[in-house]
Amino acid sequence: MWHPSHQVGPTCQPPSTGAPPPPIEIIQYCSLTCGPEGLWGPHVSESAEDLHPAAAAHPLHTLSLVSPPPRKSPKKKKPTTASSFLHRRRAKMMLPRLHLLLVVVSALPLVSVAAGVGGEGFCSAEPSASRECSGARPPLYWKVTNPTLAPAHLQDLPGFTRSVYKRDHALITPESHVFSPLPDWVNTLGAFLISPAIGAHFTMYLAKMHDGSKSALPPKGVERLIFVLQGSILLSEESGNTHTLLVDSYAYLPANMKHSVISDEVTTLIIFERRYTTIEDYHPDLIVGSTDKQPLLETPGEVFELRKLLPTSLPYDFNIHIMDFQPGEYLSVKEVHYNQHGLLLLEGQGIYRLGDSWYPVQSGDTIWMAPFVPQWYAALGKTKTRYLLYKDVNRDPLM
Ligand SMILES: NC(=O)N[C@H](N)C(=O)O
Repeated sequence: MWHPSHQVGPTCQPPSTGAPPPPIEIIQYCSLTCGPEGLWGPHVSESAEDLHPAAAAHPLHTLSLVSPPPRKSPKKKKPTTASSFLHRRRAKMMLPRLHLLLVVVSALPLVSVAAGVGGEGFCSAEPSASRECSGARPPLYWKVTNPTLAPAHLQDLPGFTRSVYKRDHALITPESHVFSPLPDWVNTLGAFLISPAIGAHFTMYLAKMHDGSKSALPPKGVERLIFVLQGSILLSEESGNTHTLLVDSYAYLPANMKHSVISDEVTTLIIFERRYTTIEDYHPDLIVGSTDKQPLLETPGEVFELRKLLPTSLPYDFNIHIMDFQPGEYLSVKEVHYNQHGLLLLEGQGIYRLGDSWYPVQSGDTIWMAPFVPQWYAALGKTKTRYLLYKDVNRDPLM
């Protein structure tokens, strides 16, 4: 692949022509190194028809064709004829175009790498191979004028994270996850993404299980909801009843209900727990279900699709909403409410507004929203957004 570094460096020179060539010829020599056939022609080509078929098929590489052929012995000056005058004039007019082309080729090498245009044997090597061509490093400060902006690269930037922690909200992105053994669980690693330490009244954590992993019970008086993100689990009740839960299925365990979860494959769970707020005479039941079995609910004034994983009745003091947005859809209400949220983006990309901040978000991201934080979402990816949302419900805020 042609590389800007080809334009510099003393070793990017023709082996036998003696005097250093002008820059335009340096590119030609580099092209020679990169291409098996010396694709340039002996003259400037204005149309693809004049070119070697392989070059015509790869317009970027035809740029190397603009160089003149290797110099032979100095030519005698021919007397000016009408046609030679026109020819030279045409050549002069070409020069600015050549410069323009060179600027373009300087700006596009990485694009052409990404597009794979050089995949047929010439100029298709990685930049490291280009050193063979130039034997030189990129020009000093090259990164300043060619900064790395691709999101994939930003993740590798030392110290870079999209995670944010503020008084009334937090964005926790996957590169920030820290796993450690979950207390009393067997062979299970957990990453607490939200906990009372942040200001929430619930916990939200990832649990990674594998062959031989086993759960522990939550503290006394604490209810639990388990949602399977990857793999599968076997849930056993005290009575001996068992339930196999696959991806997209879930179980709600009322406080103090004895149970165990085991796994015999690589499994990731997202788990919500909170201290149950009792109301006299109401007792929640064990619930086992899957998202796709839950009916779509009315969302007056909104366009997103809504499912709820738990019954909306009084025994349940929280619910988990599954919200789907098609690309371009957004919340119509710029919400501010007393409820708190723990959100996991399951699919898609978009912009989440939290307070005065606007965050690009994508699947795998977790958001904590404190009560009353202004919140709004727009789905902007090419595919639908689905997120899972903890929301405390059915209790008077004075309780
Ligand atoms: N941020 C949200 O998506 N909020 C939900 N619409 C909700 O509070 O129900």
